[in-house]
Formats: sequence, structure tokens, C-alpha cells
Amino acid sequence: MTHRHDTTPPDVTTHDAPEPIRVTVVGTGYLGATHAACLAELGYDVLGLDSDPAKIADLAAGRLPFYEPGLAELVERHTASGRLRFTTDPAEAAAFGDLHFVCVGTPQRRDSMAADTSHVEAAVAALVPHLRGDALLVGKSTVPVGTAAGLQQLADELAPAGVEVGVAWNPEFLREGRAVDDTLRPDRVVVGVTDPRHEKALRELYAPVVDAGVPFLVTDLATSELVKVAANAFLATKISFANAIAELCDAAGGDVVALTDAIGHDARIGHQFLSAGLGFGGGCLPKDIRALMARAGELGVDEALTFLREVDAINMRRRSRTVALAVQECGGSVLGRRIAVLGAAFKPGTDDVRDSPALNVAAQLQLQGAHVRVHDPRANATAARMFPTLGYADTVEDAVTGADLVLHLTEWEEFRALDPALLAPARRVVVDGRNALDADRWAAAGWRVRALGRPAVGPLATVSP
Ligand SMILES: NC(=O)c1ccc[n+]([C@@H]2O[C@H](COP(=O)([O-])OP(=O)(O)OC[C@H]3O[C@@H](n4cnc5c(N)ncnc54)[C@H](O)[C@@H]3O)[C@@H](O)[C@H]2O)c1
Ligand SMILES: O=c1ccn([C@@H]2O[C@H](COP(=O)(O)OP(=O)(O)O[C@H]3O[C@H](CO)[C@@H](O)[C@H](O)[C@H]3O)[C@@H](O)[C@H]2O)c(=O)[nH]1
Repeated sequence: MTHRHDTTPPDVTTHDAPEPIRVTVVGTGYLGATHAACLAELGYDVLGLDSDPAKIADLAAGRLPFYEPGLAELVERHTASGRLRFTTDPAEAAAFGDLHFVCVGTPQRRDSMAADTSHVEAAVAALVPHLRGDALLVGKSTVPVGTAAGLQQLADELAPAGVEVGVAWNPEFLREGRAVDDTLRPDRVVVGVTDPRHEKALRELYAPVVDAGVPFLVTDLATSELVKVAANAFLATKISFANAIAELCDAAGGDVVALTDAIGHDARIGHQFLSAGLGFGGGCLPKDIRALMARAGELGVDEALTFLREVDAINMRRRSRTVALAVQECGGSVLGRRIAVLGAAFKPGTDDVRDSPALNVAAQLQLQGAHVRVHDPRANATAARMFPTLGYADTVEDAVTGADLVLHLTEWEEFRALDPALLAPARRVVVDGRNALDADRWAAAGWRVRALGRPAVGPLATVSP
């Protein structure tokens, strides 16, 4: 696909029906707010529904309550035009239209690795009794296979007499940091349906996107649910493969960056999702591979996915190995050491800190007695809400000045662009957890650069105790 980083709408005509299709989006977090704003951008009348009144108050006032490039502009523009509205009232949403997208969260359960589908069930249970005419519920949340069929049953039970409620699934593949472009120009649209009328309704809705050449793939409910989790499991596996090889490089003295570049030139392998380093985090990949393993267990086929246990274990080891490297570079203990952590978001381009590897490392070092100061260009506030006891710095300079060790844990462009000669730590030692800094440039400025899966670069003296 072309223009992957462009956040302008695709070059297609917007829907030109005299009466714009009215769509509701239930759950207006990272996924739902993006979906709602992009549907408004495509010309539809959209009503967003969320159970969080603070979030709805922000959105209704045209303010995006989180950071996502290009999205605030869409929300502002379409709330101003009236094409995008928000409510906390399920009855209002039920009366608004006959197409309802379900985008609520499916986090990992507290008591197991399985996904918590209670929000999806609650959303359907709140909406369906208010419906006054036939309606289609379209799930976008990432769910264990079988959820859609269960929701159809629930909807049948709760539908008012004479009202037919269908359930279809339309998994979402957007990446945070590129959510608007991924929504307006996806690699594919996948729909799981049980009725040709549902396929027709979704084809019509997605016509402005699909007419620009995007494949529209129609399948059954179970396959559509599985497509989503299989895609995330594959991506997680690719990353953990690179990180497993990085462990081997450490043992043998190889360089994982040169290695993954070399294997990535094979078109069958490709370069994407082979960046070794601190590993994957966020609100999706970690919980989705665990939920997939849990569901496979319930279905009696857990052997098929035992490799995902290793994918998860390799990934979690990246965090402990980064902590161990920091301890080593501090001469065996971080107690009383001043450590600057560059990055808090789980990846650049977002303020999302859910299961952030950077914050996990920062918290572990603090537990071991280090004085940690974190700086992230966008995620200081969300990080401080989740880890209020960590120290936060408004600038890179504030974080780094006087530090015994610098950890680079989220590869924001701002960090890559730093001039290492201008920084004033107590000791010039950096651990690049993302293999993203120009190690030679940092070494030329007198820094010792450590990374996972790569030989050390720069002055060899370790930090004295
Ligand atoms: N974030 C992503 O990049 C992304 C991409 C693809 C798929 N997904 C999937 O989409 C789903 C949502 O993820 P997210 O990142 O947007 O989560 P999120 O936590 O940002 O948003 C979920 C929203 O749902 C709301 N909600 C919960 N219960 C509700 C209810 N009963 N009625 C109305 N609103 C309710 C919450 O208040 C919240 O605003 C998950 O299943 C996730 O796996 C997320
Ligand atoms: O080579 C790589 C690529 C990514 N990561 C890490 O992997 C995590 C996830 O990155 P990414 O997949 O870009 O972010 P998400 O926004 O979580 O998107 C994933 O999860 C979404 C929710 O399911 C899906 O929609 C997307 O297709 C899928 O890429 C982050 O911590 C990255 O730092 C690596 O360590 N190495």
C-alpha cells in the first residue's frame, strides 16, 4: 500500500446517499474514538457511546482524551460540523440508527490469562433492550473465538418482541500511532457474517474505503474472530524470534541488528517486526497471545499453541535482561544510583502505557533502590497515573543531567535526534533497549553504548561502585 503515514482521507468520494447512514460506536477508547471519527470523515452520521462520562464530556467538546497523531483534528472538525456526537445513554444510541459497532475493551482477566469479555456482554445487554427496529451489531473488539455466537444468543434473548438483531464481526488491525491512516487505508477489511444482508450492509458502509482498492474479505464469525488473534500471535512470534536470536548473539558475540537486516532481505521473511530489543508491550499483543492460549485450552487444543508460551517468556525475559544490564553497568547494584529512563509509552507515537516495557524496567530498577527519572515526549502524564511513585522529568536534559546511567527504552524520533555530546550525565553510559540510537555517534561523543544482542561500543571501563 502507498502513503502509509498519511493521515489525510483517501482519495475517494464520500458516501453520497441523500440520508447519510447513521452509525453508533459503542466504546470510544483508542479503537472506538478512531473508528467513530473516521466514519464521520467518510461522510456518515456517527454517535459514540461510552460508559465513562469524563471521556464522553471531553469528546463531546471536541477534545481527544489521549494522544493519537491526526485524530484530534478529525474529532474537532466533526464534532464542530455535528456529524460526530457522543452520549453515555444506551437508549439514545439504540434509537440513533440500525448499525452499531462494538469497540469496548477486552482486557486480560485478573485471575487467568483469558480475555475478559464482560464489557462486550454488558454493552450488548445495555443496548439491545432499547432497540425499536431491526438492527445489526458489528463487533470490532478483539475477542476469543465463539464470543460472537454467544452475543447473538444474548441479543436474541434480550431483543424486544418483533425486533430482529443480527451479529457480525469486523476485526480491527489498526496500530496505535498510525490509527487514522490504518483505518482510512487498511491493508484489508475482514467481515464475519451469518447472513448475506449483513455482508451487504457492511459492503455499503465500507465502499468509500474498499473502492480505493482495499480487499474486502468475507468469512464466517469464528474465522473472523480467529483472523484477528492469529495475526497478532504471528506478529508477536516474529518479534520474539528476533529476540531469541538476540540472546544467541549475546552468548556468541554476534550482532542481532546486522543479522535481522540480513535475513530480512529474503522477501519471504521481510524486515518488518524483526526489531530485537526490549520486546513487545501495549494493550494488544501481550494480552491477545495469552487469551489465544487460554481459548485453545478451553477448546482442548492447547498443545497447538504451546509455542506461544515461549513467545511470551522470551518477551518477558527482555525486560529482566535489560534490568540486569543496567545493574551490571552500575557495577553490580543500582542502589542509590541515578538512572534516566528515556521513554514511557509502550512504543513511539502514542501516550499509551498499558503493559509498557519501558515502565516495567523503570519500576523494577526503582524497586532495587535506584532513583529513576523518566522522560517521555507524550506519555509522562499517563505514566504518572499508572506509576505515581516514579520520578518524571519535563525534558531529556532534566532526566539525564547528573545521571549515572541512561536507558533508552522507547524509540521516539526526538531521542534518536539527540546530540549525545550536549548531554551532561555523571557518567556517559547508555543502554539502548531499542537498538535505535546511532551507536557510533554516541561512542564518538565519549559514550559507552550497551544493547541486548549487540557487542558493547565505546569506552570499555565499567562504572566503578
Ligand atoms: N488499541 C488498539 O490499537 C486496538 C486495535 C485493534 C483492536 N483493539 C481491540 O479493541 C478493543 C478496545 O481496545 P481499546 O484499546 O480501544 O481500549 P480502551 O480501553 O482504550 O477503550 C475501551 C472503551 O470502552 C469503554 N467501555 C467499557 N465498557 C463499556 C460499556 N459496557 N459500554 C460502553 N463503553 C464501555 C471504556 O470506558 C473505554 O472508553 C479491545 O478488544 C482491543 O483488543 C484495539
Ligand atoms: O519489530 C518490532 C515491532 C514492534 N515491537 C514492539 O511491539 C509492540 C507492539 O507494536 P505494534 O504492533 O506496532 O503496536 P500496537 O498498536 O499494539 O498494534 C498491534 O496490536 C493492535 C491491537 O490488536 C493490532 O490492531 C495491530 O495490527 C498490531 O500491530 C510495541 O511494544 C513495539 O515496541 C518490537 O519490539 N519489535
